Amino acid sequence: MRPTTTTATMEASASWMMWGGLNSGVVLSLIAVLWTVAWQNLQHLQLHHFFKRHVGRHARRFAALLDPYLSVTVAEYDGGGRMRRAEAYEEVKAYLAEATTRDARHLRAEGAKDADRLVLSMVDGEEVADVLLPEEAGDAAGGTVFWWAYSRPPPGQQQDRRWGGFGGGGGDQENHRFYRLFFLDRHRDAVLNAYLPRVRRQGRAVMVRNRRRKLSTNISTTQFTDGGFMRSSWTHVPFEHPKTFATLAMDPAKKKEIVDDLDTFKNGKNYYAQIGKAWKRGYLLHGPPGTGKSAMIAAMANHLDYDVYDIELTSVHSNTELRKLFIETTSKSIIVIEDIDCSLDLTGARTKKTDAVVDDKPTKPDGDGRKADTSSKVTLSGLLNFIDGLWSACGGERIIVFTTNHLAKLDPALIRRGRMDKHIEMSYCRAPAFQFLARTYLGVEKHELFDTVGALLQEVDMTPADVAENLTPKSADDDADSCLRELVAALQKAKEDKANGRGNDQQQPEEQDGGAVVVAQD
Ligand SMILES: Nc1ncnc2c1ncn2[C@@H]1O[C@H](COP(=O)(O)OP(=O)(O)OP(=O)(O)O)[C@@H](O)[C@H]1O
Ligand SMILES: [Mg+2]
Repeated sequence: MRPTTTTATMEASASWMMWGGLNSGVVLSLIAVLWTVAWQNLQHLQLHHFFKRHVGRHARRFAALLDPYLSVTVAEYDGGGRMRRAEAYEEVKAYLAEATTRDARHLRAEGAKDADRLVLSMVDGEEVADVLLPEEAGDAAGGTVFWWAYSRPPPGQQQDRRWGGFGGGGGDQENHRFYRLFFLDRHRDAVLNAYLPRVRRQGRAVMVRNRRRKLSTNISTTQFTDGGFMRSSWTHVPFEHPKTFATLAMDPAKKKEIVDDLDTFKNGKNYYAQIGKAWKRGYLLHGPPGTGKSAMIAAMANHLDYDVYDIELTSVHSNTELRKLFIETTSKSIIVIEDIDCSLDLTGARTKKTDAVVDDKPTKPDGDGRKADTSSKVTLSGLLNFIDGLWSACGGERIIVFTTNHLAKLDPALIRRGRMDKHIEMSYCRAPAFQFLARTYLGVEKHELFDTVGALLQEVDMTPADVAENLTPKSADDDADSCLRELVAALQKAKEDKANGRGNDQQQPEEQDGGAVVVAQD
């Protein structure tokens, strides 16, 4: 076993390995303990500055004799920010979970992507060994054993750099953990150039494999993680929506265009870096209710294998809170704001007013003392900053999707290209989309009623949601024939209602080419 994390025992064990004799081991253990005590007292008396200057070199040599191990600490939160776990920490955790849990004696378990599996990780105080093979190191350091320890700083020393602290303030610091790698000085290069990069690389691969996709919404919670209790702005559940592009009714050419656009984005890391643009893309889905906007978002998330963050804007109280929410999102995610026109006072008619309000002040009560605006204090400028300000560059690989039933009501500043790069109109069901739904819902490619339905759908605006509902069998006796007849009856009724002036009052779609979706080019 590698020496334990307490200095004295570690030094004693190291000496044992070096001199190999029981007596010398005991003597050196004693020296180590005395040295530690003396050093701590010197520190207390502030005399260590004197020692550092005058005998520091000799002291370091002596210490190296007693403790030949160097260490690298991977802290849960790095100096870059306290709001998000350090990536390196997550990667080391994932790597160790897979590479070394065979050796660990005490483990903790979390649910994995596959419902029957568990992802294991080390518990506090546990240590494991790992090996760098000769071919990986490319030199004599190969085959070397390294030691990993998982722990947390002793109480009161969370800010100490020895424990991976960064000296600043921070409320939740008590619970921050760290992984620490121990190795010998002669393996320094192998550790830094071969071993640690390999750990991070493999850790990332394990994270992708074990990743359970999440659907998060902005309800703040206190969660228990292996780092203790954490306050998060998001609450999440596993994302298990079955909608895919294969079951989304739309014109095949348009579908391909959207899928290609998503693929290009996903593989575009280098391209975005090359053109100096944050790696993000905005989609605006607009169209009447029931035309598949939410279904499209689920299909996008499933296609890209991304998490979904669904922001309920009316619960966001300020621009600052919106920014915080954004910072706490992870990469490979779709950030969704549904019904943007209903969530905020951002509509075209009030552009001037909203644009002028750029601070986070709460809305003043009106004459009766009631609040004039009880929704959100997020302003247009706050939202624009959220989409394309400096903050949007943090992390990368994010898609932002807005949906609306009323495109005309939106402020042009919000939906201009560059912010909302792709505008996709979702519209009423026409013949091609109907045939797709018939195939998906009833398994029929052809039917004598197809022409009748197709003709009626030219005259009547029916959403894919309504067509799909009519095509869904309601009892064991229902078959393709009865479902199609039911659809024809529903369409004929809608046609009569329209003729009698009782048509639906939904937004009329722009004339389009027979599919449920029209895509606007960049
Ligand atoms: N083009 C489509 N292809 C397949 N199913 C669809 C399509 N459009 C709608 N649906 C189905 O209809 C139902 C409602 O669709 P969805 O919730 O996506 O509509 P929406 O446009 O988001 O409506 P709203 O504006 O009210 O939010 C879903 O069950 C969805 O699967
Ligand atoms: Mg919807």
